[in-house]
Amino acid sequence: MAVFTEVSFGEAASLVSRLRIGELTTLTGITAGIENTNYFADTTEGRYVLTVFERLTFEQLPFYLHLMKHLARKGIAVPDPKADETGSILHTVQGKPAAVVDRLRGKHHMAPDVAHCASVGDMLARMHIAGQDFAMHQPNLRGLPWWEETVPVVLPHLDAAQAELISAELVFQQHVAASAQYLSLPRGPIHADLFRDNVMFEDDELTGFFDFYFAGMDTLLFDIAVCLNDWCIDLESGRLEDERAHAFVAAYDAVRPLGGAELRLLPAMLRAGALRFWISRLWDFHLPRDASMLKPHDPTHFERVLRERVDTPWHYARA
Ligand SMILES: Nc1ncnc2c1ncn2[C@@H]1O[C@H](COP(=O)(O)OP(=O)(O)O)[C@@H](O)[C@H]1O
Ligand SMILES: N[C@@H](CCOP(=O)(O)O)C(=O)O
Repeated sequence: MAVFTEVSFGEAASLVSRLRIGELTTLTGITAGIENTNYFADTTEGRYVLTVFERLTFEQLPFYLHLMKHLARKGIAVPDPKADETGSILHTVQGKPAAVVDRLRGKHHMAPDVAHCASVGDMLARMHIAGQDFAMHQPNLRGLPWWEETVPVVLPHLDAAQAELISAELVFQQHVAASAQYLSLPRGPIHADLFRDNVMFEDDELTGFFDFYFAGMDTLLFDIAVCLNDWCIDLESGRLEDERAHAFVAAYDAVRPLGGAELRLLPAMLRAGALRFWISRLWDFHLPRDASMLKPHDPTHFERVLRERVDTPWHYARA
């Protein structure tokens, strides 16, 4: 678990009372997640999640919280941030930024089948469309400039073959990012971290996407690639499983048809998605922060995924 900031019952109760969402009945630290401090907060009126942000700043957070509000208002199933008496959805706990959002029903599907992948593909496309008129702008803070900054920091921790792979991939992605085809890709606010553990299902019904705190303006295709790399793979080998991957993209494509440049650049974005999470996992693993309970994710998983995507490019073919 990642509880970086210990929040007392009294502190949480006083925040909850300012939000007029009932009285706090229980407060439980959440045993998952690696970025922020999260607590389940049950009140006499409902079930919520209290998040204390450990890396994100008061300046960066309005983008994520207002994006969630915007999407919720448009009928996309995402947690709606709760406002205080002044209308503010960004709060302060122990001097750090904090938010209280709806707790989604259900649990994660960590072994998704074709139908789960199709549900996520469908909702991702609807979310991308709903995001098109979101007025705020913030780049994906884990995009190319961050990779360029962070690869030199993690390089000393890698063996020769890993160093060669990560450096070569960074150069490849710099070329892709400079290409006319890449610059023509549709963009908008993307989730950018829509892994299986950031989606809830109740039985087989998708109840929502959450954890928007890596969201940013980027290519919509990058979001698709991040999902495919987590939802539609054989976890041992990192190989994309054609049936699930096809179901995911077909469901997405049925709602927001992919353009020619998107179809052509999908293999490159699958590599970009693998690189992005290999870098962040290496960074978390080799340069950890203090946490009262922290379980870093395994970086070698995304090294394997990246090697797979380089060796076996995957293309979507419409039926
Ligand atoms: N809005 C929510 N609804 C239901 N569960 C949530 C919600 N937000 C967080 N959780 C639970 O908390 C866990 C950790 O949250 P997450 O956002 O992944 O943490 P972190 O921000 O540290 O990565 C999730 O796996 C989920 O079980
Ligand atoms: N999904 C990322 C880690 C980001 O943490 P999350 O708990 O916010 O999803 C990964 O798997 O590396």
